[in-house]
Amino acid sequence: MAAALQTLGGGIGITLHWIAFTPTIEQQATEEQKKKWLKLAQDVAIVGAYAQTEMGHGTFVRGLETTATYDPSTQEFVINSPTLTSTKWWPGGLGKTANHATVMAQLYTRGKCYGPHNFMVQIRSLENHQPCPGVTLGDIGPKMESNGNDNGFARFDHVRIPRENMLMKFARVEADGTYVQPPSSKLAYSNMVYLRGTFVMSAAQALASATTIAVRYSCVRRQSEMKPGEPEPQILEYQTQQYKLFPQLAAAYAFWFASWFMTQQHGSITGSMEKGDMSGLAELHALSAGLKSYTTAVTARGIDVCRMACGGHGYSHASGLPALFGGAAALCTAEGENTVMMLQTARYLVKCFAQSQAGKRLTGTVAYLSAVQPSPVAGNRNMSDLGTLVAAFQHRAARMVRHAAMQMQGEMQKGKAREDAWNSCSVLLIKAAEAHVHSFVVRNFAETVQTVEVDESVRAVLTSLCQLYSLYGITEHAGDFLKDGYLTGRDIDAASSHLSAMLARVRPDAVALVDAFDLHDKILRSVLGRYDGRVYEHLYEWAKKSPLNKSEVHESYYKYLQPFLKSNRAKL
Ligand SMILES: CCCCCCCC/C=C\CCCCCCCCCCC/C=C/C(=O)SCCNC(=O)CCNC(=O)[C@H](O)C(C)(C)COP(=O)(O)OP(=O)(O)OC[C@H]1O[C@@H](n2cnc3c(N)ncnc32)[C@H](O)[C@@H]1OP(=O)(O)O
Ligand SMILES: Cc1cc2nc3c(=O)[nH]c(=O)nc-3n(C[C@H](O)[C@H](O)[C@H](O)COP(=O)(O)OP(=O)(O)OC[C@H]3O[C@@H](n4cnc5c(N)ncnc54)[C@H](O)[C@@H]3O)c2cc1C
Repeated sequence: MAAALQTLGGGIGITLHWIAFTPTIEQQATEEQKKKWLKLAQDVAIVGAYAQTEMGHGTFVRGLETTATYDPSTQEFVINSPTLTSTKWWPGGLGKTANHATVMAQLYTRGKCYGPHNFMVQIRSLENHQPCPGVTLGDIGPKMESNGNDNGFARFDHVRIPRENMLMKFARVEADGTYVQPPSSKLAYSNMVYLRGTFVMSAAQALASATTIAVRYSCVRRQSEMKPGEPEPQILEYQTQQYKLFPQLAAAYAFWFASWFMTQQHGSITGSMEKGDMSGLAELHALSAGLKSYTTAVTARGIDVCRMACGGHGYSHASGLPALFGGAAALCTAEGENTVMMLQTARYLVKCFAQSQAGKRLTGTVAYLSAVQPSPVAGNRNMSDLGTLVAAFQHRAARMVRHAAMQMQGEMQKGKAREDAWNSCSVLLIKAAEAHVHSFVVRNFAETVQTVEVDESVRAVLTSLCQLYSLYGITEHAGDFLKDGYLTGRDIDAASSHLSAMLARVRPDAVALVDAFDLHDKILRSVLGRYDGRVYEHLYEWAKKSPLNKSEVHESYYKYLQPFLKSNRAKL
């Protein structure tokens, strides 16, 4: 039942129950509270939404306006939407599906505000699904995609909930209204860190889906003449088609491996945090924010490249690519808008750079910032060697982080306030953070292909894919590598020719590489990407089912076209 609900379209959305509401209980509720709500959520005996974003605030969580005011006389919190812009807006499932929500609200007790905290609020009756007293609910209307999901709105008119409905694993309010501080104020944000981490796998899966569709279709589709008089070739024989698709295919594998690292990091750092060691939280936040931003942005662009590579049929919903693009586009905004997330990573990098300047040896994903020499030693580099490629990406990132941080220091030395200096360098900061994440993805890809337990013939294919991904990144951002002479023009030319060689080397394995994602036709939902390759027959069957084909002459003819034609003919 739960799985069926999860896939149902038609105005109900239970995705957020699984990926946000239930994990929030797991991560933010006490053991007592888990006994009360977790099993109900896991068994879908209640359906929940994660209600944080408001009409007026999504990014700036500290600016949320919904209030939760503690009343010690009744030991209750009063949940209220004081303004129109405080209306909860966007949460998946909030409009028509959910009967509970974790509501992020500014906590007030004894007249003082302690910032955003999560509260469990029942929003609909379990008997007749009507909104609870004081709760106004609705759907926010059609969106770019995912219109099967009821992203909704909610308003609270002094709704009273028991004190025990504040999720109190980290912070809590005692019966007399005393607020007890959490080990870190950012622990209230921990479920966002978790969800951003899962977006890396969503991006990988979305790009894997799109490249599966486009590569398979590019083997079915024959078009034009490569040589006069010869049969029309598969469009995947064109180097330009390979240049469009294979870097996206390589990125899908790169992001899939990055999501493995993200999952492992999240588990290990949250494990330490359970024992009171918060030292890894900053790195986890920076990594999840940067990877989410980078992988979803590359994925959205990559899906559109795949769509265009399929010509007209790519633009049809029969291909499945417009829906994938719409979903991936959502990932760029949801769970932390990409620019804002990349700026969070930049904030961490600037901090680490300053520590490195002060002599601290950096560790983890920023260790390379300490190791990389500022003065490059140019020379004929072996541009097909993975170690050389990884070092190039790390040098580029270190140079850009140093440049952005020094620019900011320079602005402050001219007398600018830190915040103004930050804002006037934020484009440089974003580019530096992107370079940092890019270097992490390349290094992780290289380390994974060298260590993953596979047959040596498979390792050889994965190594070619990693070289292709890295060489594509260098040629696409050549200026960054040339800027301080770390790479020379000859190196970039060598990278380009190696890239062409990699396109040809990956071609024979392209179909096997997408089949390896093992995405069933039912998941792909694409006529172009069918496993059996019978595209044209099924495209025709798909079109015949279009609602417009229910009648031979559509009613619009009689309503509009016929009178219009008649009146035009009468004027002749
Ligand atoms: C095999 C299967 C195949 C499947 C095939 C198909 C594949 C799939 C196909 C398609 C995929 C797509 C499908 C469609 C999906 C559509 C989307 C569905 C899901 C949508 C779910 C979305 C949910 C949401 O959006 S929930 C709401 C999310 N909202 C946010 O994320 C808000 C973002 N804002 C913030 O997090 C914060 O406001 C902030 C971080 C921007 C600023 O916070 P602030 O307190 O102001 O902090 P700041 O002053 O900047 O920094 C202070 C210090 O705090 C540190 N810090 C900040 N945040 C954190 C944190 N989370 N953890 C730790 N530390 C943090 C910060 O670093 C500073 O530290 P410093 O030491 O002082 O520097
Ligand atoms: C499909 C979908 C599903 C969603 N599901 C949920 C859900 O289930 N629960 C939930 O609570 N929310 C949900 N959201 C809301 C989502 O979390 C927010 O839309 C997201 O956090 C972005 O916030 P915003 O809309 O306020 O954008 P804004 O922050 O207003 O972004 C507008 C522009 O302002 C820029 N900007 C903002 N702050 C800064 C800054 N400090 N520096 C530089 N630029 C800045 C941004 O980069 C962006 O270009 C969903 C959204 C979508 C699209």
